[in-house]
Amino acid sequence: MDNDTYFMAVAVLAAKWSPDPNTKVGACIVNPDKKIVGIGYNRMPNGCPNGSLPWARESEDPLGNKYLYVCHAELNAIMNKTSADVKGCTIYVSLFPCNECTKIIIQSGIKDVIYLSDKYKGENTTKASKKMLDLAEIPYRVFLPASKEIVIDFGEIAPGLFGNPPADPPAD
Ligand SMILES: O=c1[nH]c(=O)n([C@H]2C[C@H](O)[C@@H](COP(=O)(O)O)O2)cc1CO
Ligand SMILES: [Zn+2]
Repeated sequence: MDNDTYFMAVAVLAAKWSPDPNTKVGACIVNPDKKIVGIGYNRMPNGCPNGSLPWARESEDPLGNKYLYVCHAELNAIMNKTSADVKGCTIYVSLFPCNECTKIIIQSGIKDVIYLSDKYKGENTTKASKKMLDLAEIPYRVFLPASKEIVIDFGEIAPGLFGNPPADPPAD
């Protein structure tokens, strides 16, 4: 597996933990030594219990929309960093960063962005992101997977857990 596939797969796996019922986003920050220094996914702020804030996208209640509260995957990945800073790092994101995340990415010193989906490319938030990244000379490129899916096969590591006894060692 090549580096991009591995790190994007980590971002996509992180996204699976998101409680957002509509769009689950994951981010994985990698330093120049190819070590992961931050992972994040979109979720409500720490300390806000599940269910205490809304996941609605369009509510008549002005305080009833998730957008006021949700912490984006990129913000969480940067805040969760295990290194002193993320200068010179690459961020792998499952969705093109919004303008607010882009500001944080730029200010944090991240040097490039690799994304999977650009489903909001028509939105002004995404256009503003690209404008800022272009001005700041931070390259962004799409990750084109070699296959639609990769499989994590627990049974390959521990076949005995799934009713398949490990193969006999070869006879002498
Ligand atoms: O850069 C991003 N990072 C990120 O975590 N998100 C999150 C915020 C929301 O929880 C969700 C988008 O929700 P929706 O597709 O329903 O509008 O994705 C959204 C973006 C860009 O839109
Ligand atoms: Zn964002």
